[in-house]
Amino acid sequence: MSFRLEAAIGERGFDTAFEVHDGETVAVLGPNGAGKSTLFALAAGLLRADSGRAVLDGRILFDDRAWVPPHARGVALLAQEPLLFPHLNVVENVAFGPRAGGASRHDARGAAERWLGEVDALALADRRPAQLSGGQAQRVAIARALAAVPQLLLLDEPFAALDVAAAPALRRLLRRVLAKRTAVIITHEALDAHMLADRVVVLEGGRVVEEGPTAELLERPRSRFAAGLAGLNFLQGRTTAPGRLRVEGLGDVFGVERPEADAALAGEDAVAVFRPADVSIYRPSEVPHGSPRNAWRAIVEELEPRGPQVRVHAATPRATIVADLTPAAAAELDLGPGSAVVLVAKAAAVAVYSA
Ligand SMILES: Nc1ncnc2c1ncn2[C@@H]1O[C@H](COP(=O)(O)OP(=O)(O)OP(=O)(O)O)[C@@H](O)[C@H]1O
Repeated sequence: MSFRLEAAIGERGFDTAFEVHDGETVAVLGPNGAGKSTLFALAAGLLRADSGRAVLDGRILFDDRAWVPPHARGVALLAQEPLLFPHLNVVENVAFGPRAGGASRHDARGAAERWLGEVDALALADRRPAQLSGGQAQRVAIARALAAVPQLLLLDEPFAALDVAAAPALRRLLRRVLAKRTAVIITHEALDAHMLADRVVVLEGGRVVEEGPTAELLERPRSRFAAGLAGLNFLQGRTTAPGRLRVEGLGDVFGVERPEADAALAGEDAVAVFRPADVSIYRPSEVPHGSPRNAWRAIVEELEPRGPQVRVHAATPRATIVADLTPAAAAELDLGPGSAVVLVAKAAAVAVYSA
């Protein structure tokens, strides 16, 4: 069931071409207002585009002449909140789709029980939605979406409304359920993308700014947003030589061409990407001799405890750079907001590639 959508909405600055291949799960990432919900609303038939078309499994869902209404699209949308019918019990909620599709009461109930079994929620069949935990309700909502046998499944941040304890079990369930299904998931978590998606599409300002296989994209992000999600530092500039990047406000940044065989040409837009653990912090008077090539003056903005590490956010003239230190090292440096420091990143730990 491949899905393809190209659509523009002037009022929202939305102008996007988007595709999901048969059996593939795509994660849609992007900052607030990027157009993620707009993409879903267009696919589900809750919103009309100014121009464009969408095709699911060879059927036109909309174009400049045709318009298939939401219930006839074969598209199921799972919202952040489970949105179950409060007056129906669990099995009736799940049977609703098959009933609406013309199944007999008996067959619809059978289908509902099968799908509830699929999401390990059969034991909840007789409960009302008000008697379910957040995680249980989301399981039931997934069963209800699947019971409608959608050709395309859209999941809008399915873990957003859950407490952290309930998310891992549901994530594993979705991993099983989404395998071989054509699906799109909106998420703000790198873990979701890694666990659930074959491919990632990054939206910003209503446009696709980056897309690619999940592991590759999160390891070598080309957008600030994807780098942030992957927990990596990210600088943009222009190459001046192989492995060297001129970054406004920071001067030349030295790194290693990645991949080695594909050196960015001089003058090309490129990015330098490095891990917070590969950034060291010094007092300005104590920068080691032998002049490290990447040494940037910065002012500490914030210290953030992260398990056994302290994450230091430090502002350079160009961008905030984050460094992970041990609490002992942070204390030894007497760091606090406003401290003047020098950040050092070894060239060998900085990946440079074309943007
Ligand atoms: N009902 C609406 N009417 C007009 N403009 C809207 C409406 N909803 C959203 N927009 C605009 O459309 C653009 C895309 O918003 P959208 O809600 O699709 O982003 P999003 O990526 O889903 O954001 P978030 O992560 O905050 O949910 C934004 O500029 C937003 O202000």
